[in-house]
Amino acid sequence: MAHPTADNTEEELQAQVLVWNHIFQFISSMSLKSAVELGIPDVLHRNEGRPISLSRLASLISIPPNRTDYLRRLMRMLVFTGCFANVSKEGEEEEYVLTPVSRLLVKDKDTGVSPFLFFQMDPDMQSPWQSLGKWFHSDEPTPFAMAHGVEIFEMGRRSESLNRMINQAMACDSRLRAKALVEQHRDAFVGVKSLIDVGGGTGSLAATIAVAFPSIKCAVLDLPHVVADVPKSGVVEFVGGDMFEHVPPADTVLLKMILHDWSDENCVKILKQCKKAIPPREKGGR
Ligand SMILES: C[S@@+](CC[C@H](N)C(=O)[O-])C[C@H]1O[C@@H](n2cnc3c(N)ncnc32)[C@H](O)[C@@H]1O
Repeated sequence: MAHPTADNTEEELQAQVLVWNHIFQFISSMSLKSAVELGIPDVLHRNEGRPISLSRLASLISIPPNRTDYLRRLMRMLVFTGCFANVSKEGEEEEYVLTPVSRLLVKDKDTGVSPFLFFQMDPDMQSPWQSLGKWFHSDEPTPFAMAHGVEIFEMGRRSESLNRMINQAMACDSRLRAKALVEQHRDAFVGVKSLIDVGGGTGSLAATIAVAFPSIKCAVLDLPHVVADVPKSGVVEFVGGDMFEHVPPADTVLLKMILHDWSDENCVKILKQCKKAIPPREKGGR
């Protein structure tokens, strides 16, 4: 057997570093989840941009003194990954401020994305990843179905808490994007008279469009259990139904974060229904 040369020993050591990076990547997302659970972005936000020292932070989030050093380690990890900034001078106690990343995780902000983080990090969402390898040899349609016995939207229908978690996660993602869409891409809506947001969840994207463009008649199609409890503001019409069976008529169909959930064959079926929803264009129309 050939002995490793100095060159390929170095290569193997570098490869081991990369393997470890892959193995421990979950620490980054789990640390972020812990920080949001502990309310760290909220506490820093309330200090209006002024830095907060480690010991003050520990007391504000009620961490006992014997855990303060672990909080320092958690924060060091999160500073390293860009979630917070340590603005202390060398040799002084750490002092933290928000960064653009953690600003998005302040809970009471309109554009906050913490519901999306809690949804993706929930054990029910994480467990399918544990069986990804086994799934390749199984007959199950998806790793989610393999882990839970049903697909995600059916599980949402059966579990009120999962349904709420999915809907809140989607709504917070849409709020942020909707704001950018109506502020920066107004031209996309020129000539639009009616719009149906297919799989539009609890309607935060459609509502933002309806408010920004009052002349557009906006509707949302989603599963009956999703639209059932949405408070009706009158700005958007909600239709409970199945996009594989029927999409209500509109001159514009919106599909945001829908097709990635389905196989190519199912995407073709959804798009067929969307096509049927759009009335034939008049001669000389757009
Ligand atoms: C990934 S979420 C996207 C939600 C929303 N479009 C957004 O971007 O925030 C997928 C949505 O499709 C809906 N959905 C799943 N199956 C559906 C079906 N057969 N008919 C209508 N909506 C469906 C889900 O309830 C969910 O609201």
